[in-house]
This record gives sequence, C-alpha cells and structure tokens, in this order.
Amino acid sequence: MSTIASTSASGTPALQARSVRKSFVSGRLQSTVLHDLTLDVHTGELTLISGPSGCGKSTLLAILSGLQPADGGDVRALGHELSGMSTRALESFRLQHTGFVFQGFNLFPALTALEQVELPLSYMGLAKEVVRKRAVESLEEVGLGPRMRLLPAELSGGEKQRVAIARALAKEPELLFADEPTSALDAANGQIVIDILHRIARAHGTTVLCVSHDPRLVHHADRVLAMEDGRILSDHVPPAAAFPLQGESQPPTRSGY
Ligand SMILES: Nc1ncnc2c1ncn2[C@@H]1O[C@H](COP(=O)(O)OP(=O)(O)OP(=O)(O)O)[C@@H](O)[C@H]1O
Repeated sequence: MSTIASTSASGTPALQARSVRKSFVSGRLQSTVLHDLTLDVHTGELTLISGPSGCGKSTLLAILSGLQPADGGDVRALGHELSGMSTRALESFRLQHTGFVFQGFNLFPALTALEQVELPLSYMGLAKEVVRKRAVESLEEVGLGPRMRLLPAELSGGEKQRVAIARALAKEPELLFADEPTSALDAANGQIVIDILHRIARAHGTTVLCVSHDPRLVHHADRVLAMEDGRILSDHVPPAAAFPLQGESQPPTRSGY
C-alpha cells in the first residue's frame, strides 16, 4: 500500500485520497493503474506530481478532481466526499470550485481570449459586469491585457495557455488542476506558465495540483510527489521552494503579472 498523508497547519487538507484504486480493462486484460493510493494535498500549495509516462499521474488528477470515478477508496475535495456525489452534483462542484488547465489548451477557435474567459463565468450565474471585470482582470494578470480581443489562431502557444490559465483563474477556484501545462511549450513560454501557476498559489491561496514530467517545474513547487507504477514513491519539499522566486520580493497583486 502506498501511503503519503499529512495534515496542513490550517486544518483539513484541500484534497484527500484514501486507499484509492483504479484499473482499466482492455480486451481481456485488466491493468491496475493506481494501487491503494493515499495522500493529502495541502491548501494554498503548488503540489507537483511527477513520474514517468504511464505511471498514473493523469488518472490520479482526474480522480482527485472528480472527472473520473475511482474503483475503490475515498476521495474528498474541500471536505466533500466525491464518490458519493451524483454526476450533476459533481458537475456543479467542478463549476463552482475548480479550474482546469490542460496540455492542449482546449480553447474554442471562434471565441476571442476575452470570450473564452467569460464563458464559464456566465455559466456560474454571475452578473454581466462581474463577468467582464473578472475576465479582464484575469487576462491582465497573465499579461494578456493588450491581446484579449484576439482569436486563438492569432495567439502563440504560450499565449493560448495563458488564456486557459486566465479562464481557470477568473472562476476564483479554490482548486486548480493542471495536467502537463508546459509540455506543448518552448522553454521560455514554459517558464512563464510555471511562474504564473506559482504566483496563483501564492497570491490567491489557491491549491494548485500539477501533473508533469517537466523537470523545470520541480523547483517552483512547494511539494513534489514522485509517482511510479501507480504508487507514490517519495514526497519532498524542493530546496528552492524555501526561497522567494526572482522578482517576488514584493507581494504579488491581481494585476501584478
Ligand atoms: N480510459 C482508459 N482506458 C484504458 N487504459 C487507460 C485509460 N486511461 C489511462 N489508461 C492507462 O492507464 C495508464 C496510466 O495512464 P495515465 O494517463 O494516468 O499516465 P500518466 O502518468 O499521466 O502518463 P503521461 O505522462 O504519458 O501522460 C496507462 O497505461 C494508460 O494507457
């Protein structure tokens, strides 16, 4: 059994997994992807899950975020037991409390950056002025204020990923899930994205769970969980996390990026 568990100083961990199991069946073959996995993810931290391709990182993220059910065990997000929720309740939970950033950006080709960010906010039932204000502020925070009227085809890969981050950020989620957010980006753009994720955890107290095999992310995380074959092998705080990043001597602000 793989067991990594601890409690944050502020109380209940943002995410809790207890003896989580997951298998997939392909034809007559059943392969176990997660083996009785137990872990806590602390509030307001950027936690990185690293590990080789196929070790179960994305599956774990999908289960912790309620996108996929586990076969067994318990998963709690913000104190809510996800396994007991109906599909509708899960959708509502994700809409209200979570943001997602994926490797492939998942933008609508026909919508401007501003419209991409406004769309999920309108589903949340917010007033039109609030939707516009939050969307503009989030795009400014990721450095895209001057480009908010452009379509995805007019943006670079790094800019597209920043739109996706702004879209997640504008919801003001307690939980932000990022699955390989830098793998489609070059070094410079990958670095910008990492800095933004780090800043979101710091400035907004958001719990950021990031899955990646990108070694550049390690020194920006508050905590690194190394996975292999569906188990967590190690849990450590990278040395650089104890020190402020370059340019972080001033407290960051919402429009400070
Ligand atoms: N829906 C599915 N049906 C069958 N097998 C699946 C499914 N989803 C994932 N798997 C298998 O589960 C294993 C773990 O996949 P997962 O995507 O979680 O790994 P990963 O560590 O995120 O890999 P990568 O770094 O390459 O994205 C892989 O062997 C994969 O083929």
